[in-house]
Amino acid sequence: MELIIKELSKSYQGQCVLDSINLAFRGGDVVGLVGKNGAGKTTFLNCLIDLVKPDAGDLIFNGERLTGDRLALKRTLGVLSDVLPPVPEFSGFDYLRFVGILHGVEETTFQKRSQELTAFFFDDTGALTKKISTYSTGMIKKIGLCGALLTVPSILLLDEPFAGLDPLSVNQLISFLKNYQRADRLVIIASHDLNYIQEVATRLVVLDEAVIKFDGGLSEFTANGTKLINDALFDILAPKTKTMAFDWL
Ligand SMILES: Nc1ncnc2c1ncn2[C@@H]1O[C@H](COP(=O)(O)OP(=O)(O)OP(=O)(O)O)[C@@H](O)[C@H]1O
Repeated sequence: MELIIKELSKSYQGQCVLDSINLAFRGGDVVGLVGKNGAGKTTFLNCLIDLVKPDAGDLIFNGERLTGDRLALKRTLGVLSDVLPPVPEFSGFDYLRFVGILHGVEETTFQKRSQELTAFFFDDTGALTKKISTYSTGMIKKIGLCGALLTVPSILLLDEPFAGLDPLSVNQLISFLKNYQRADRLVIIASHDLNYIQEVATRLVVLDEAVIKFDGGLSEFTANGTKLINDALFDILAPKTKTMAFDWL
């Protein structure tokens, strides 16, 4: 499985967010997509899932340039995104059923996967009969994750999956993701939680000022573990030193 992004560009009202991005993803990659607030990570993921229309660029999926509705790619996707939150009027279980029907998941398979996923991610599966509008932030994230995973997607795109999860739930998710990696599956995780990214990612992509500042293996990024992942990122992003001159503090 191969997904190639060629010369992808996107601007909003004259502000260039993605400037001729070139990336080649392959099955087996677990990619940590990192960068400052506003760097363009969500925009990049939304271009892949066809929620944002790029100004230029091509997606090439398994050797074929994608045009039109891009169904060949969409059928392989599992997505966790704040832009596509689980439908609040549905109960958790009905939301999973909705995802299952959309993707044509057969009933026995649906029952098995939905029960096992929810038992894994939720402490109290009784919540699944309640409306998502009554869920906490972490519960919404968990039902979104269950929905993204229900189809066992070949391409799993997770936008800030760890944000809002308690530490125990993060551990569950990390162990799940470690087990999810396969030679025919691609996982892309946009996140600010570098320590969690370090536990699951095999490859790191740093997006900054509309371009890719780093694309390589995690061990290369941390100089074979001799650098802390945070320090390695600071080196690349070269943060400006800001003085704390608040005379009212
Ligand atoms: N619909 C939009 N209209 C105008 N500008 C937008 C829109 N969506 C995103 N932007 C701008 O594009 C830039 C990149 O936003 P994006 O959400 O992709 O960043 P991000 O890296 O995901 O940020 P964060 O880490 O804060 O989630 C920001 O400057 C943002 O204001």
